Amino acid sequence: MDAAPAPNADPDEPGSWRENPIWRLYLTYGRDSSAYALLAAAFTVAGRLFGLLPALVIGVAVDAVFLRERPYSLPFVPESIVPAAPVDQLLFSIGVLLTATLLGALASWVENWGWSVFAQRVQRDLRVDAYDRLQRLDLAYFSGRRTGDLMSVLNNDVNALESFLENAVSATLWIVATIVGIGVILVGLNLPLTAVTLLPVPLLAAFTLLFTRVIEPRYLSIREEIGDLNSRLENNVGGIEVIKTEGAEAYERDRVAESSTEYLRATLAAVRIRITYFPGLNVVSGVGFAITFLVGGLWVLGRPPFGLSGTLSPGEFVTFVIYAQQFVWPIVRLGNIVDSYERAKAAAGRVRAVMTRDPAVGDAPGAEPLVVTDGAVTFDGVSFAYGDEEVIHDVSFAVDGGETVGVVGPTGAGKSTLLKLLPRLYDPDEGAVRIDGTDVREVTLRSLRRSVGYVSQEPFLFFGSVRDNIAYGTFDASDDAVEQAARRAHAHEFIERLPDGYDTLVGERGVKLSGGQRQRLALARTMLKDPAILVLDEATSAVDTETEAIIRARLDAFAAERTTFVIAHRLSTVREADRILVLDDGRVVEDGTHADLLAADGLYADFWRVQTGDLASLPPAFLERALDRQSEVLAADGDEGD
Ligand SMILES: Nc1ncnc2c1ncn2[C@@H]1O[C@H](COP(=O)(O)OP(=O)(O)OP(=O)(O)O)[C@@H](O)[C@H]1O
Repeated sequence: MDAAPAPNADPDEPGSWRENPIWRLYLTYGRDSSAYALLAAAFTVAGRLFGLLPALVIGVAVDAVFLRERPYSLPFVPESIVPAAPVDQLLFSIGVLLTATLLGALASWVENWGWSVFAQRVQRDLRVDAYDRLQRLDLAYFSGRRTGDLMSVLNNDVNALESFLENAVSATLWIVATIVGIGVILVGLNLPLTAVTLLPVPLLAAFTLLFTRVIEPRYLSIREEIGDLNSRLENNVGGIEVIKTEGAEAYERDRVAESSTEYLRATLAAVRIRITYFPGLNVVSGVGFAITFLVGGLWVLGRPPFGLSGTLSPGEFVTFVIYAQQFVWPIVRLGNIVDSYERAKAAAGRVRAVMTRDPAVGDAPGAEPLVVTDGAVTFDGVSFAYGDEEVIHDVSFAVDGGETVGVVGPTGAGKSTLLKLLPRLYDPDEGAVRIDGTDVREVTLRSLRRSVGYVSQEPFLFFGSVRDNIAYGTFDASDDAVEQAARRAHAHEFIERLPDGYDTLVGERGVKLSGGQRQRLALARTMLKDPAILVLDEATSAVDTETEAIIRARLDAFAAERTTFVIAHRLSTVREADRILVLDDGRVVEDGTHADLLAADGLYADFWRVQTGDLASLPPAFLERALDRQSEVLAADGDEGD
């Protein structure tokens, strides 16, 4: 099936009914599956009409067969096929009843099948589209949210729509067919008594409206609590190692209990209202039924109340009583629909909130693919803040194509953040990042990210084979190319020793790899991609110095062919770089070769002393500043925690 159209393809005026998340759902995702819905709708109405037939047939049979008060006549049934003898008429009635039952069962099968297929298809399309939109949102969106909460939107909220999609339209049609069908028959039989039967309807409608108002916020908070609970569970399963090493089981049990209790509270608050509503409906409609029974009964006995006149036969009365009772069901079902509508609206609203969010980082209108000619990189007056916290302040530098640039500085100085601006993982708030003179915001994201390889310190491996992980992003790579990339990243050697070589499963539930092995796979992945510009963000920090030396030797050849940025804490990693940028507190404070920077005797030279063990000659101010910085980082970490 084709991908569903974008949900906000047509701009709607806010606040209109089209903005309602449930309508949007039908308009956007229902379209592709509308054939199933139409078929199901036709059979819903047909099934209901078959279901209404028995009460009418029984009423006619009472009057014509048993009391012999009226001729045997049924709508749409030609009189010529109705037998004359009472016993034959009884058998005929039974034949009609059985036929109606069989056809009703058949219609119900088609109805349920059609609605189920419709609901499942809409859910699938919505989930895929919601996921696709979610993955295109900017990183800032993800870092501000908990994974469990997002999973809850894609799973629980989408699933919560299932019963609504399966039942809502079908139940509405069922109600309309019941009310219209019964209404037409009853009005045909006796108009005043029909009015009596309909007396409680306005009251029920008002009651239902009140219910809607009260329950809506409750359902919304249930959905939020599920999100919270999921986040907690997901976080704990992910952090199980820390929970164990810290002996925090009891603490976590209490936190899970707390989230579960909040969920329980939110659910019970809604349950209290729901379980009051349904019996309330039954009472009102039960009283209505009793009034119909009283008025009709007196009428059959020849004493119609309220100045009513005319006759009401016992058969008509039987039909009335049966229908009056059946009238309760549409109203109860209406309550059910309203209830499930409110629940679905809360869920659809959360899904829609994700889907209508503007990705802060996206393609500019008319963006062209990036063509890297030289690989020159310029940062021009760049400032960037995470929220309100500016971490890069007015940074400018220019790097020639093919240069290898080391980026060093104390922890939290902004090294990673600075270079994440290059593949547009974030966009600067001020200034511009340019490749060969073109602002990276003016080219397509796809081409930019193909041209910039970014290897992070903690690479993520997907569940799959080693080969799949290396070829991730270069999905059409040949086995030879994968192996060659692995050799260049000094990964081939350890991959060969894995139980199934390149076919060994890694990632979640796969063979566990060490941090250094994971880093080498990530390097191989980027080498296979062969980007014009390379960013290595502490990419070899987890391997031992000996292995790093081997990787470096191979990397040097690779780096020589492209512009390369190497972020490193170990200064030996960047010592040979063409140039080294020293970052401190979001600013470039030194810039030069290793020899230049040692001669300048600034921050870099101090770092060098630390790493060569020459602590005695460190200026006392260095340690004081280092301590200050550490406490700032600790304070920032503390703010981020729960
Ligand atoms: N996703 C984020 N949201 C908010 N603040 C962040 C985020 N990532 C980093 N920061 C903050 O931005 C500042 C710079 O962080 P960054 O990771 O760029 O520094 P770094 O120099 O690469 O540090 P390290 O050497 O420890 O990796 C730090 O104060 C950090 O707390």
